[in-house]
Parts: sequence; structure tokens; C-alpha cells
Amino acid sequence: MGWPSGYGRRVLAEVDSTNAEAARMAPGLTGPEWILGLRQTAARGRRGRAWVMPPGNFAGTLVMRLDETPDRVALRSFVAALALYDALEAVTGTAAGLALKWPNDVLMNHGKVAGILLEGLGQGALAVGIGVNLVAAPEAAQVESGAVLPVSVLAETGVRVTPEALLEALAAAWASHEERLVTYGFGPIREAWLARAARLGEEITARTGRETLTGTFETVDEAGQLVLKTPKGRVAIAAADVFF
Ligand SMILES: O=C(O)CCCC[C@@H]1SC[C@@H]2NC(=O)N[C@@H]21
Repeated sequence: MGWPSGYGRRVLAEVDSTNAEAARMAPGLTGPEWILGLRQTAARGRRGRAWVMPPGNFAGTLVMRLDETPDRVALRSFVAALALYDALEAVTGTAAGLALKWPNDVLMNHGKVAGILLEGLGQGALAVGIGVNLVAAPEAAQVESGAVLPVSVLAETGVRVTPEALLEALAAAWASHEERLVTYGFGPIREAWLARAARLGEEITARTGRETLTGTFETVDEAGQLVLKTPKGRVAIAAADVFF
């Protein structure tokens, strides 16, 4: 496939957080750029959580500028999840065991292998931060109680993938899904995501911060919201943590 044209790449031996580096780069950005951090000293996860990042794992951020509404920009979490799915299939040689968990985790054999952190940087700039447990997963005690347990690519498949090799596959897969979004809109991305979704049609629990809702995972709507069929009716949820 090769490196996609129009995308830059920077590899950093050590960085606090590739998302923080993206924020520093955003003002001078001339085009989309991938930042790969071989070590991160202050990696962050969703909802203010820390992200455990042993060396050898993948930490990358795509920083880009988009002239779009915030709702449309946010759909990049689905683009990122699909790109990760394809990239992991390419580097391990199989998609068996891979699934996508709303809003933006990638599962391998029912464990969390990758997480995505989207951050708006102001003035239309977006950081798409991606962490993948390539060689090591955090201890179960380091994750929130009830959360999907972390797994690594190495432990699940026996394949040792370097961060650089994953970036090559990820950048190519991102470019192709991004082009699809820009050309055809969210429809085909949504369908591809739903075809790979974990627990579709099953009972799941969503914690929004304000309330906890349990219901049947019906679909993801045209705005990317999780649609749950609950005893009180159908609910569309824009942001939550999901528990199986
Ligand atoms: O909580 C999650 O699941 C999202 C984790 C995102 C971690 C990645 S690692 C690269 C980028 N830099 C960060 O500080 N966080 C993201």
C-alpha cells in the first residue's frame, strides 16, 4: 500500500504525550501529520484517565485541520476504529477475534487491545490519539472495575509487531477510510463499523456520568450515537462508557 500521499510523519524517541505534541504542533500545521512516540511519559486516556504505555507498544496521534462542524469532526472516532481494525488485520494476518466497541475501542478476543482519544485543539484542529497494546497489556488491577480487560497483540496472536510497522498499515488504512467519509459521507463508514461491532443486539450498560442505562444495543445512528432499547423506550446516547 505504501505511505499515503499528503500525510507527514514524525517519529519521537520520547514525548510526554503524542496528543500534547499534536496541540503544540497545531498552530503551524500545513497538512495532516502522524506523530509516533516510542516512549510516552504522560500518556492520557479518555475521561481524564492515565494510559499505561510500556515501551514497545504503539502511541500515535494524527493531527489535522478540518473545516467541518464539531459533530462531523467527531465521526473521526469511527474512521480511526475502522483503520485500526484493518491495520491490525494487515499486521497479524487475521481479523479473527477483532471487534469494535462503541465509542472507540478495538477488542481482540474480547479484551481491549487499543483505545482512541479524540481531542479538539481549537481553530479546526483535531488530534486523533491512538494507543495499541502491541507487546504488553496493563495489569487488570490498573483498569476500572467492570471494564473490558486489556490484552496485547503479542499475547493473543504470537505476532511481534513494531510501532513503526503498525503506523505504516494504520496510516494507509486511515487515508482510505477518510477518503470514503469525505466522498460518500458517514453512511458507508457507519455500516462498516456496525458490521464489526461487539455485542450488537445484546444487552449492554452505558454510564454517561449523569445516569446508567441498560438496554439492547440496537444500532449506532446517523450522528454516531449509541442507540439502546431500554424498558423506558429507545435512547440515543452521545457520550458514555460502555460495560458488557
Ligand atoms: O482511554 C482510551 O481508551 C484512549 C487511550 C488513548 C491513548 C493514546 S496513546 C497516543 C495518544 N497520546 C496520548 O496521550 N493518548 C493517546
